[in-house]
Formats: sequence, structure tokens, C-alpha cells
Amino acid sequence: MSGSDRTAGERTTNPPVRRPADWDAERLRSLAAEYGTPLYVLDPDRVRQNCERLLGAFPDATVDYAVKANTTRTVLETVEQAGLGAECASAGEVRRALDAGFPAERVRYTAVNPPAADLDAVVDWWREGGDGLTVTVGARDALDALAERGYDGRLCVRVNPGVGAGHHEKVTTGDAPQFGVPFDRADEVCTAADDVGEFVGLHAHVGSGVSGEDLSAHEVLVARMAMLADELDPAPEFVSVGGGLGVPYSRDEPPLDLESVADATRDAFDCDARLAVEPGRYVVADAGILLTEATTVKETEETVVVGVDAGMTTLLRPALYDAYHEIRSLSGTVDGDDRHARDPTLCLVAGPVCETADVLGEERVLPAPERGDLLTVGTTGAYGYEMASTYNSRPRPAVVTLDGETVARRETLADLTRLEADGDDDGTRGADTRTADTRGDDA
Ligand SMILES: Cc1ncc(COP(=O)(O)O)c(C=O)c1O
Ligand SMILES: N[C@@H](CCCC[NH3+])C(=O)O
Repeated sequence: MSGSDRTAGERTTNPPVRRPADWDAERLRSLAAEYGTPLYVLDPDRVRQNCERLLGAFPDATVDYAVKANTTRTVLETVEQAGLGAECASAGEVRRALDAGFPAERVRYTAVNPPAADLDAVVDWWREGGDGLTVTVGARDALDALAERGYDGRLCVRVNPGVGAGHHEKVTTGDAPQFGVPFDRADEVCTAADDVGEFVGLHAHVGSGVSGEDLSAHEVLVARMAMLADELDPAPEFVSVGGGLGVPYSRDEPPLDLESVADATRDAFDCDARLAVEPGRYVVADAGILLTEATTVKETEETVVVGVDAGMTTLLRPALYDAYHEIRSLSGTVDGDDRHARDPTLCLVAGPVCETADVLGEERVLPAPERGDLLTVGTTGAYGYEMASTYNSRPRPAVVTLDGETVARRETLADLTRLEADGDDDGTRGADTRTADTRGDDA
């Protein structure tokens, strides 16, 4: 069913959230045995269900996926087939979206302080047949830079809504000055956009990981943008009110009531333009789980330290935002199963990187840990693999689907030195957005 076949408020049958305990433990054990750890496991069916739930909750809106949450080809193809559009933060994301099959008409490039190479590439692709593509500018300069390149296509203007929200101050973007044109200059930049090309949309984004309990900033943003849309001439076709829908990371957090959020959004959206939303996390977060093995177990005065083979280079969120991810043991239980019953033990779960920040979880109660235990780190489909790095020369992990198909192969030690000088300096000067790099076929 496509979004437009639904009526507002129609309930979908998908469970509102997949908890870490809902994953099939046997299946995860066998994937870890086959592919090794650390390993991200992704369930495309869950991505599909999340897309369907969004389309059901926002039947009259355009729903775009914020590609940055997880750019793997498997996720992009699943989201494209579900009928969502793609909101892209860079030329690389635009390339990935086009390669995954998104028609240009469903691709929006949000140019935040855009590097020249990104604009060069996107304008080239637009000229080569992607004329349905929309570029969002958040500054007058970006508009001028597009005009200098001969761009006269669809333009959306990102406005700073003056209100922000999010799970952490580092992702509370709505009131940060680097995002969007100031509200009181929006009119002027929209007029300029219509001189350069075709002004089609307004955009604003409150921040990421907004809980259902505090939608006030989101509602203010929606109302402000609707008011602005009604005042503009020419009027925008659409207004994207951004992403930011939060998901529960701990057992205590309730799932977001998506229908209530949609109702609140519609109520505040009092204008003639088409509503657009662009969630990232909501689409993929609970469709992913991380598997890691305990490599060392050490008793200290304060706690039992469980050293694991995944760390801040595998999953950055705990180190960067103090983010909570549920950690479970698949090797022992604290009750129920006699074969694996072990004493509940207070643990610190730490990774293999030489930084105090390399902690995946503090004060976690696990069945008394043993070397070789398999642990899961929950709700890691969004901003997990995507933010992985090779710091400490740790190759990035593999990603597989629940069915055992490779989404991304494990990086090797040879991959780590692949880009270092070997007498051939092609690609060193300036930035390069060759598509071969995106597809990985120039290795
Ligand atoms: C412009 C924009 N749109 C959408 C998103 C998606 O946010 P989320 O993953 O919280 O839905 C982000 C990230 O916060 C963003 O910066
Ligand atoms: N990377 C952030 C979300 C930021 C979204 C980008 N605007 C997180 O893991 O929560």
C-alpha cells in the first residue's frame, strides 16, 4: 500500500518497536559463528515495516528517509522500494541514493556549508538527467555558488526555526546558527532562490532523537514554517519539517506514539503547502543490532570489567553523546535457563581503544561474564556502522542481514593502508567525487 492509499490515523499492525530481546538469539549466535565479531546485523523486513508505519501515519505527506542514518545499499534499496524519498547531506549520499534506484524526483540534497566538490558533482548529475532533483540551501552564498555553476533547477530554502530539541546538545540543530537562513531573512532568500531557479520548498529541522513527551519545539517549528509558507510569494510546493523522531533505547522508555506525533504535526501545520517529513533514525534504528565478543574479564574493586571486541570505533554514540544502548548476554542468563544460569554481576563494558571514553556501557547487570561470551548491543541500526571509524587502526566491522547476506564486508588490515601514497598521487589534489569511489570498484 502506498502512503496516498491510507487515511490519516489508520493504525498499522507492526509492533511499534523491536526490542533487543525480540531478536532470535539462536540466529544471532549462528551469524556470529559464521562471520565473526564485531558484527552488525540488519533486518531489512524491519526497515520495511518502519517505512510502512511512517507512510501510514503521514498519509498526505511526502516521507523522505534521511540517508545519513544508514547509507548501506541494502537499506537504501529497501527504503526506495517502500516508496520513500531520499534526503541527502552530501554529494556522496546523493550518489548512493541515485545508485540505489531513487529517481532524481525523489532525491533532495540538503547543502550544509557545501564543499565546492559536492556542488560540482551534484550540478553535473542534475545536468546529466537528474533535473527532478531538489537542492536545499541554508545560506545565500550556497545559492550564489549554485548559480555560478549554471544551476537553475528546483530549490528549497532551509530556515533556522529558532527552536531546537534532541537527545543531546550536540544534535540539537534547530537553534544552532550554522543551520539555515535566519528566520527574518527567509523571505529575501526565497525570492533570490526563485531568481536563480525554481523556488519549490521550505525546510527546517529541530534536531535528532526527539521524544514523544516533549514535542513543543517541534510544534513551534511546524507552526512557524507554516506561517512563513503562507506569507511567501511564490508560495512553496512543500514544507519539510525535518526528521528527529526518537526511538526507545532502554527498556524503560516507551515507544514513540507515531500517530500522536503525526496528529500534532498536522494540527500545527496550518498552510496550503504539502507537508514533508524526513526521519532517519526511526526508519533503521531498531532494525539493527551489534554482536560483540567478550575478550577479557577482569575484577576490580569497583566493578567487573568486560573487555569486548567492539568499541568506540565500531559504535561511537556512547563515547560521543553518552548514549545508552541496551547490552545483553547471549551466553548466560541470570534466571530461567538452568544450563546457563549465572549470578547477576555489575559490569563495565569497555572496548579495545586506548581512550577512557571507549565504554559501551557502565553499571550494567550481566550474567557473571566469561571470556568468549557473546553480547548484543541493541538498537544500533541508525548512526552505528555509519559513524564507525578506523581509529587505532581498527578495521571497520562487517554488516550482514538476518538472512546472512553480506551488506558490507569486514574491512581488512590491507584496506587500512589502501589510500596511502604509493607513488601515484591521483586524487590527492582537491576533492574528488568520482562515482567509482562510491561504488568501491576502483580499488
Ligand atoms: C536536516 C536533517 N534532516 C533529517 C535528519 C534526521 O534526523 P533523525 O535521524 O533524528 O530522524 C537530520 C539529522 O538530525 C538532519 O540533520
Ligand atoms: N549522529 C546522531 C544523530 C545526528 C543526526 C544528524 N543531524 C546520533 O547518533 O544520535
